[in-house]
Amino acid sequence: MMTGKELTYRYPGAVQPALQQATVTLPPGQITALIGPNGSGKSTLLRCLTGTLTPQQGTVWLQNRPLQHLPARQRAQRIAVVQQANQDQPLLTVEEIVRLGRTPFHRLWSSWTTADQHAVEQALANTGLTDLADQSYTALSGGQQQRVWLAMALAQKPAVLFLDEPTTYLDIHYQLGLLQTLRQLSRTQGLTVGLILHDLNQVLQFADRTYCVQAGRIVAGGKTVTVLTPALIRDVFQVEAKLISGTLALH
Ligand SMILES: Nc1ncnc2c1ncn2[C@@H]1O[C@H](COP(=O)(O)OP(=O)(O)OP(=O)(O)O)[C@@H](O)[C@H]1O
Repeated sequence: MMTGKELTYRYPGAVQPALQQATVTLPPGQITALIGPNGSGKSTLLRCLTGTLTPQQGTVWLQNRPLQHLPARQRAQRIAVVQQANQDQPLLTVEEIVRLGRTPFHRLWSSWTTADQHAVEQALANTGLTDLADQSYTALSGGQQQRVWLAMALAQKPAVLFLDEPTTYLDIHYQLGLLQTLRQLSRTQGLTVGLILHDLNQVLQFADRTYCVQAGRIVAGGKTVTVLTPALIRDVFQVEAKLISGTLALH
């Protein structure tokens, strides 16, 4: 379980906070989506929850401990983050990158264990990358590269997994595959998943809980079906929405 209580963050030199008094709960075994217009503060909230940014006010709690009290190593073991693609282009194979997910569990010179290897193989299998394990990363398509970063995060076997717009570079097959994988992992392993998604129908289909951020504030939060109403979508996105057979028709 991860919670953020009344988080306020202002970037250095900015007049207004990018995030104001945001309170969120991410339960284990569930997918929690952050939605909101461009520039509303979703990534800032995500960075506060991962510990990349330290809010000027408020506290992030991970399993009943304030995040800032957790030693860096424990933080690195428990929280994994998948950023949008186009990261560095490492001259490594797929498996070599996925193995890096085990780094937080190793001290200098400590040896590679069968548990490490098992975690890597499971992560490759969960992301459909087993057959590409020996390929060079630079030879992969953008969508395949995106899956490598997810596999690296999964190899870490984190308690909490954050993803910033994970479906951006994926075709529709892999978008659904990734969201199904996340749902399965959250259900079967009790993984806490937090993600930023722009596709509201995917939010409706896959997110158990949703928080909507507008101008740095949480304007709605809770079970997705109760949050994602036509009225909210109109207010926040200025888009008309109708729910037809469980799908949002947007216009
Ligand atoms: N590093 C930064 N320094 C200063 N201001 C920033 C920085 N990053 C973001 N901001 C500002 O903070 C506000 C919130 O940005 P944030 O990236 O959290 O929004 P977002 O909802 O994730 O947007 P998007 O959907 O476009 O990715 C914006 O006004 C943005 O300009």
